Amino acid sequence: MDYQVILPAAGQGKRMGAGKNKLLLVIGEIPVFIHTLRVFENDSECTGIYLAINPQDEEEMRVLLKEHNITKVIEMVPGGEERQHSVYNAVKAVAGEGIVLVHDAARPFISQDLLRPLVKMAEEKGAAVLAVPLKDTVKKADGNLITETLERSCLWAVQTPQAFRIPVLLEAHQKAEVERFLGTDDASLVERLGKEVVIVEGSYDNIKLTTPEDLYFAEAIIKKTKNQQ
Ligand SMILES: Nc1ccn([C@@H]2O[C@H](COP(=O)(O)OP(=O)(O)OP(=O)(O)O)[C@@H](O)[C@H]2O)c(=O)n1
Ligand SMILES: C[C@](O)(CO)[C@H](O)COP(=O)(O)O
Repeated sequence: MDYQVILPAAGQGKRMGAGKNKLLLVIGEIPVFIHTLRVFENDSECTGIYLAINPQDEEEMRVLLKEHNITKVIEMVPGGEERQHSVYNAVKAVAGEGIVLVHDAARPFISQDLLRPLVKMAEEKGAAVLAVPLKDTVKKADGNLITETLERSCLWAVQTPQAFRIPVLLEAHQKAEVERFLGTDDASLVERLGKEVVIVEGSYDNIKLTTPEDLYFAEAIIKKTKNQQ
């Protein structure tokens, strides 16, 4: 089943504290966003790529795309103040009625074997997300005073890609904009339409590079992958 992919790549990387877009950091001799793009470059079922970027990164990114032989046509759209705005700018550019994935460019270790079941589930159910069972106990707190411990068996750490029928994702973003709702993922916007969103089990390797510690894990994942080849 063919699909298109939106890659939000326009963040500031504040929590990484690298002083530059964390997606331009090099891990395993390759920039982070190139690792992510390669997965979709190499997937014959990926028929469209939309990259939401900071305009000031465009020139450097275009040079790196050429240097790393990313040959698929990539439509670059301007990012927005928040991740949701960047994704919305890209959703408005996506053509067609099929399936679109939204995947953080900051998650470079997505594997192709997870894309097939995700796209299939979205095709069947309308919306699907990758997620992994939580390993920590989660509690609510008022300041530093614990107010509630959540039942862990029904909690998931949701990842990306998140997969949707294109018209559903567009409607969800339009509604969120009108109502000035800001969510931390795209599935939450689709849930607000009253639509079902289904979980497909992801991978603990599918980490989002957010803080400096994640770079250690990234190097270990790259080393493990090389040892498996
Ligand atoms: N306005 C934004 C914010 C984030 N993103 C992208 O959304 C993904 C997930 O966001 P996150 O990991 O939070 O990245 P940053 O926003 O850059 O991180 P921070 O919050 O630490 O600044 C990243 O690929 C990031 O580039 C984006 O396209 N536009
Ligand atoms: C979309 C996401 O990756 C799902 O876990 C996450 O919500 C992004 O959060 P961020 O703070 O914008 O990185």
